[in-house]
Amino acid sequence: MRYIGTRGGLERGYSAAEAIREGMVPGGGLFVPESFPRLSLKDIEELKELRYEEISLRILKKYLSDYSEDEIRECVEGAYNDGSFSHEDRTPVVRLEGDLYVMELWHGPTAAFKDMALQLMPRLFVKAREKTGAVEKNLILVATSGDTGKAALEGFKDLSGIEVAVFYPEDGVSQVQKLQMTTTQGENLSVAAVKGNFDDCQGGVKGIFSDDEFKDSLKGVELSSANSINLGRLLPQIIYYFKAYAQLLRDGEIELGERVDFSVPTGNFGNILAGYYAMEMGLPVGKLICASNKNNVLTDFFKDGVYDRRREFHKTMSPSMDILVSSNLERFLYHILKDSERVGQIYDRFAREGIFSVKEEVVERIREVMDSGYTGEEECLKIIEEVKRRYNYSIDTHTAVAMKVAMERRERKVVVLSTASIYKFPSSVVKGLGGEAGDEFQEIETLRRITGLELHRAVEGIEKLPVVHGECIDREGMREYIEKLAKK
Ligand SMILES: N[C@@H](CCOP(=O)(O)O)C(=O)O
Repeated sequence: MRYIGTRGGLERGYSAAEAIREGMVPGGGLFVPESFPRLSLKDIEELKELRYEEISLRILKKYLSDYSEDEIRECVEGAYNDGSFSHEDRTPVVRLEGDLYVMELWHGPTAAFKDMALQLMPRLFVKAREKTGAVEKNLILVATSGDTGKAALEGFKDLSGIEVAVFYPEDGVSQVQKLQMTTTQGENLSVAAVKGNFDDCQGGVKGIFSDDEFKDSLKGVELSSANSINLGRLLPQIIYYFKAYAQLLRDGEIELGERVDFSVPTGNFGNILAGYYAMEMGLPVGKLICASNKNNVLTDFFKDGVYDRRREFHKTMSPSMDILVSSNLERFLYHILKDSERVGQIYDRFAREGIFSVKEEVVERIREVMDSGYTGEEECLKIIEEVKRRYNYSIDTHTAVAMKVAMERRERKVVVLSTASIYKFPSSVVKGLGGEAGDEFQEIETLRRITGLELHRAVEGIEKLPVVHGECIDREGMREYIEKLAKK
């Protein structure tokens, strides 16, 4: 399997290890597989008997053709079978009623779905360094709206030859998310708040990636990314779509070949794109439902084909989705258009004007695989209450966004992706459940009392940990910050 660029210019193709190590295509664009590997229905049926790690191996070996089977096995067993996931199914699917299911993706060490990729990707990255000839130091840049940051810190902690720098929006994450990051100890870890929003953090990182002069100045230090722009983040996320389907088969909830929808809380578009990859690989998916919060730039795009980021940026109670520049949409457009030149033109215009559009026929093609909708703030709270009242089940604010859209659009069996534990957003969830939103850390206790849900170990005692990363910088200060780390 070779990887090419969404904006062209990579005719020779890269191996998976090269693409994972680079993070982004040099010169601009994202790595995409040159074709999609396929699983037959018989292959899919076999998955129902397998452990998560074995399913991972079957999927990943189709993409990581430059990794041996033993290497992939070692990586997936280390990632998912070393005791850091608290559920034996890793990503269990729970039935709420009739056709409505939830896939819990937060049983990993940091209580968010990002663990599903970021427990594995660092292992793939270390092997990529070995395969491609390691430089003295790799500096992994991470822009986060709350979840990726902590998951990356945990995944890359103490790996030799690798340094991590996480940038989060100063006032754009929950208090728990912030403490999760700023209290993480590790010789190779740095975290800085940025005065701005997530798009400023991500824009800053992308700007640095496309600045060859700056990169050359970091002698002996090579930059990469742990965001979903990196292929190594995206591929592991395909696995849990197959796992969900396999579990539904195993539990007799569906017939082999029956189509299932997935409703995905969406920000940077990586999670739902992984679902699209699963679909292209032969997983019987009806529709992927792209659920946005009040920052509904994607929902608007799917309606009329105009992507316009020149709008107010809202801070919401689902902060991980507070994003107006959804990076992985570029990959999706590439797969739909099959035209790297056109993708290049689209993103040139987007960089200049903050807007682009596609023709109605393209929107129609997109609608064949994707549905969309958004959930406002009040509705988000109402859904948290409704789901608790009707099913005695507690969901966080991001899951609530996808739940509401799924309930509205239900056509067939639908699996809502639950991307974070309620304990990451205690005040908002307590508010949804009818309480007074107060001090975030007191609300953790309230939440435990009213939901009866075991406290996630990721947040246990977090308020007592010392803050070890207190720096706050301007977006313009990101380069200087990176230069200092490169010299460390
Ligand atoms: N929602 C993310 C934002 C970054 O997305 P990623 O999937 O590209 O890492 C977060 O919580 O940080």
